Amino acid sequence: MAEKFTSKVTAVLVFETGDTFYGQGIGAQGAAVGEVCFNTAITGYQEILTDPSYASQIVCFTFPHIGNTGTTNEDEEATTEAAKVAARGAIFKAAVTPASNWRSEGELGEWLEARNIIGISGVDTRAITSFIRDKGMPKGVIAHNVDGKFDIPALVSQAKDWAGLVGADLAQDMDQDTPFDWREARWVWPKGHEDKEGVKKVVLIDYGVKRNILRNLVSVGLSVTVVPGKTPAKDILAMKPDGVVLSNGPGDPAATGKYAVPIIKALVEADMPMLGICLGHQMLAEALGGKTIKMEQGHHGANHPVKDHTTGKVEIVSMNHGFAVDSKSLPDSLEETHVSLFDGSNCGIRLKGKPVFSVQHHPEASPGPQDSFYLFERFADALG
Ligand SMILES: NC(=O)CC[C@H](N)C(=O)O
Repeated sequence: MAEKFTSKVTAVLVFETGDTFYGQGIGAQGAAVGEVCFNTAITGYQEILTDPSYASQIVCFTFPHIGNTGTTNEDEEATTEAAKVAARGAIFKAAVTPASNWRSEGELGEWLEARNIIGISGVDTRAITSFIRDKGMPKGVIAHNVDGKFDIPALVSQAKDWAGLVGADLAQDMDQDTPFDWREARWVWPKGHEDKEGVKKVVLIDYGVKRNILRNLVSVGLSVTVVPGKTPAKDILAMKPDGVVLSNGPGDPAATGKYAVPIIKALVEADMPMLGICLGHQMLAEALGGKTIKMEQGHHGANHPVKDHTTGKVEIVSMNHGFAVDSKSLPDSLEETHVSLFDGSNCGIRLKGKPVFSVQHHPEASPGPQDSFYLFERFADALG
């Protein structure tokens, strides 16, 4: 046990700029390269680290105490957002203390190790967050070695040489390879939707979907079939769905959009009602004539205020994105429905006169507040 609290250096975080942070390793050993971002959520570390949208990213938790309530396996399905592991690394301020919670079934360190995620603790996460705020999200390498020996110049080169997220189509590695049906609802049924039967049928195009999106769709009475990201539009239309959902996912929307946008365009032209979430939102915007841009700091957290212009209401939402739709690029056929009250960036669009809309944030939360659940209801209602 004493080993856990030793201050011996067993891990490093190295930025492409050469900035180096020494700390104590936790989880898997080895070295992983990725884009370093910060997340301000104070709970939900299992959901965050398994969110496929974090592929090729290293998550710095701004909340200082992470992992102290351990991990749950009993509801692994509920706390794991996808079958494939997403984040490459995790950065913590305080050392992860032994798990203490009545629901805990394991230590975070073991959980990280089982998923091949490298962790570091004992680093100044405020300094890392300030760095990202001032200079943008850097490419970095996180390395963990119990012998404590690191070749820093080699790690800096590894960070510099990595191509980065711009231009990266990561969705093709994170979607499921074959279609499947999803019938599981949320564990606690949302009010007014208790035990709804799946009457309307939707097809979800998978770019690395979070399971809680599927559960929420089922919870508003939809039966869901998930298809791989490259499924041709004619195959989707042949399934005769009542609507199509475009999932979240990792990487650059412009890169994945090369094959996804023509499919989305064909579905819009076929008058399919559509809901896009995060990467799905970004690519719907591209399909309808908008453009996406890389953000400096990105939005990653569970406390972001967003205004829905269609109702005038403000919702507190879960966010995880490093790219955004450029509101200036939106053609007249689109209405900007949602904006971030942090920086005014675009958070939602609607195709005028059609049941086709999307949001940048995460109405499924997981983790985060459930203010935006109404978007699933809005979509179900739009299907008639
Ligand atoms: N959560 C998501 O779908 C993220 C979308 C995209 N990869 C981004 O970072 O902006």
